[in-house]
Amino acid sequence: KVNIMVSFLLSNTWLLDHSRVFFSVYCSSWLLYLCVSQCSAKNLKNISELFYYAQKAVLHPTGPLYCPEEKEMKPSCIKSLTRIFKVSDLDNDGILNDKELNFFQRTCFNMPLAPQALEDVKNVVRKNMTDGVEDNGLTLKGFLFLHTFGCDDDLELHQEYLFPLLKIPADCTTELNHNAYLFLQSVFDKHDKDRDCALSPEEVKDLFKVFPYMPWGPDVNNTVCTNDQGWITYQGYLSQWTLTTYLDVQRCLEYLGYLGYSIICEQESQAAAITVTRNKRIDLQKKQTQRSVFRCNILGARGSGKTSFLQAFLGRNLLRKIREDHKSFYSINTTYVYGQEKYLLLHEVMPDFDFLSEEDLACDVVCLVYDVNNPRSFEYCAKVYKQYFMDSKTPCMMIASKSDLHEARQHYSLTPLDFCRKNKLHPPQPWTCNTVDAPNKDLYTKLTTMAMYPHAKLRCMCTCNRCTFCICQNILRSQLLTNIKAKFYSVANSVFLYSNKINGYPNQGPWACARLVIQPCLKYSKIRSI
Ligand SMILES: Nc1ncnc2c1ncn2[C@@H]1O[C@H](COP(=O)(O)OP(=O)(O)OP(=O)(O)O)[C@@H](O)[C@H]1O
Repeated sequence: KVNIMVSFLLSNTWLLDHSRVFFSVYCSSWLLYLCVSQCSAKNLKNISELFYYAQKAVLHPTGPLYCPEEKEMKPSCIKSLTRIFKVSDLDNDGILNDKELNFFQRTCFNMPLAPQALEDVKNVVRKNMTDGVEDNGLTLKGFLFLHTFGCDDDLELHQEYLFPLLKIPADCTTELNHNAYLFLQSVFDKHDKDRDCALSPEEVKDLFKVFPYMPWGPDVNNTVCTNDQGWITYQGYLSQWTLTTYLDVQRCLEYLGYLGYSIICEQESQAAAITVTRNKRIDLQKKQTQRSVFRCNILGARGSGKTSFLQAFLGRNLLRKIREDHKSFYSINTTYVYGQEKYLLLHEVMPDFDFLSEEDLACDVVCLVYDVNNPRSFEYCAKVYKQYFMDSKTPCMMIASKSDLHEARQHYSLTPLDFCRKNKLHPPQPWTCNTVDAPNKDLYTKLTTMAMYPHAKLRCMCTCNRCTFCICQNILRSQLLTNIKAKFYSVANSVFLYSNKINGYPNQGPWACARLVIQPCLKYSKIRSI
């Protein structure tokens, strides 16, 4: 834009010699002119000045920043500089200390300031205003006095910066990588001023001050974990970022852009924060996955308990009511599968049977929820299963919700248990959130395990009490066996201690000692092997 203006100025400077009228009309229609200077190529009048101003117009355009008539910075410039100040203020104390000033300097000009130069800058501010320097650092006022970051001529962050190119092939998902979580952790620490591991409404507001709009609505508090006061916890905060990255990666890139991710982490763009996972079909072929976020869609008839199931994942029981306009159709939290931390994202699907979209059906595991107390609710699950999931590879789990209430006979040709047996599904899992404490989370771990290993038959979930597996499990869990195990341990332990004490079994561990104890027992009981 400025380049064009300069070329016009050059040509019109020539015109000036010939037509003053034309130039004055031209200039009055151009609001951002820098200077008007008479010059002549013929007489070499003011030629160096002309090039000086032309260069200045291109390199340091002041038009979008400063209003010469009012002699003050424009509001958009102040807003933009305030954002830069907040991004650079790494400890969020409202003052740019020497380290933060140098971070800013390095980001803008690729080199830090010498200690003396830093002092000179502060002295300039001190001389011009009283509250520009505090605790030997620059306040926002002082910074505004000095002034400029990734902005275009309109002082808006440009689209290429906010939305760097990121290719996501079909059947792949998007997750935040380790460095991105570290960055977000530092942003959280910066704004959790009272160090209570949760963000109060004021702290959330402060965190998003560098955004042009508030990205989180009240529904976020019903999507992720909160503390007793209803404030988003550290875990909840990371979960919300994980959710945004999974559902809308472009938005995540934009948000990271506002927070200055690429500048602070010295990355080419926010795209460096994202891991695009391997195609799901390859995961299925290889029977293993590197993914950390799994999606579970919850389907069920109206009133069957879907929302309660989502909320229970955040540790909330039936007592916690939510406002209809604050309701969220998602909830996300962490679970542990074989010692690995994974995110499980639950999505409540609207029960309108005829409008199930591809998105409603695409997930890693499906939950079909029916209300044990409502004789009409199982029919919906059976219908959905038969129409959409019977022939798909997506694992399904039947949830018998409100299991604390009386179990009504379902108006369907098969009982839920027989239906599951016939379709080789796990038996319906009884579940309720009508509890005194936080509802049980085992079911969510099972769902994550099914999502991670869709091909594996999770026999441990079988509760039929009839198959060999259930009988073995019952024996293993029986009180008698538990007592024998405990006795065995205490004997082994005391022998070990005793051997150490009298040095009777030199260099022998507790297991070796235990063998010495158990062998005679086995002989006597005629059991040859364990
Ligand atoms: N164990 C329970 N005992 C009694 N009432 C329950 C129990 N669990 C949930 N409810 C109640 O059942 C009602 C329906 O539950 P919920 O809103 O979770 O179902 P939903 O499937 O999400 O409904 P909708 O399809 O209308 O969104 C709620 O009023 C809830 O408080």
